[in-house]
Amino acid sequence: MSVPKVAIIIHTTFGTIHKLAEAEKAGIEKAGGKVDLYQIPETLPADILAKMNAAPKPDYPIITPDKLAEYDAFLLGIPAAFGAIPSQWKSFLDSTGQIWATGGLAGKYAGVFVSTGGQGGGQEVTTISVLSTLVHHGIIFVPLGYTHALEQQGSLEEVHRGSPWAAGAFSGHGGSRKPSELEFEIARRQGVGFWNTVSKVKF
Ligand SMILES: Cc1cc2nc3c(=O)[nH]c(=O)nc-3n(C[C@H](O)[C@H](O)[C@H](O)COP(=O)(O)O)c2cc1C
Repeated sequence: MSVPKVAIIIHTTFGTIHKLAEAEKAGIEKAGGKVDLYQIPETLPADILAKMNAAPKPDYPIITPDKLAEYDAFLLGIPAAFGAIPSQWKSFLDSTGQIWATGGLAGKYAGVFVSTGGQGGGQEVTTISVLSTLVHHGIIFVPLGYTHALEQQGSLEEVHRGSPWAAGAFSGHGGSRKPSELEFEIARRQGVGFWNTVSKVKF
């Protein structure tokens, strides 16, 4: 069996997706895997981010489209904006046109994890909104499904996110809410499941 090269790639403004990324990484490592962490370029100017009370950026290298070709599989961390992927993600994905033209990402694998301010904010729609890009590239979507975190996803003991589409968390207004332990556990389990899925593939 070949060992896949996996990257977690995120955008975060208030830190929620950063925290979930670390849980996804812990899950991959628990499953015996390895992963590199990246963030996409920010498109908002620093003064606007300051007015938004944005969190400091994670200490992750900034990924370039070329770098994607070095990996077999990706977990994409996406905070919702108006119920879909934010412009930073759209901008980065639109910058992959040249690699698309060579089929450079075709046959690779990707899963998604998401955050919204609150309930009804569009976590599934945000995930669905990135599928079009994956499909155009020929990237195979790996859902969280229900097999890795059924009990956690189905729990009605507390308000939480995480669906068969993607692990997720509520951030509250401006990142005022930290992901709950249940949401972290679902993200860790997604990391385990994602690794177990992609490590079966012969690359
Ligand atoms: C421009 C913009 C649009 C947003 N749209 C939504 C939305 O449609 N639904 C929602 O629940 N939250 C929305 N939010 C809140 C973000 O989804 C939330 O702050 C983000 O998921 C937190 O992730 P982060 O802490 O990693 O930045 C929006 C935030 C911004 C800045």
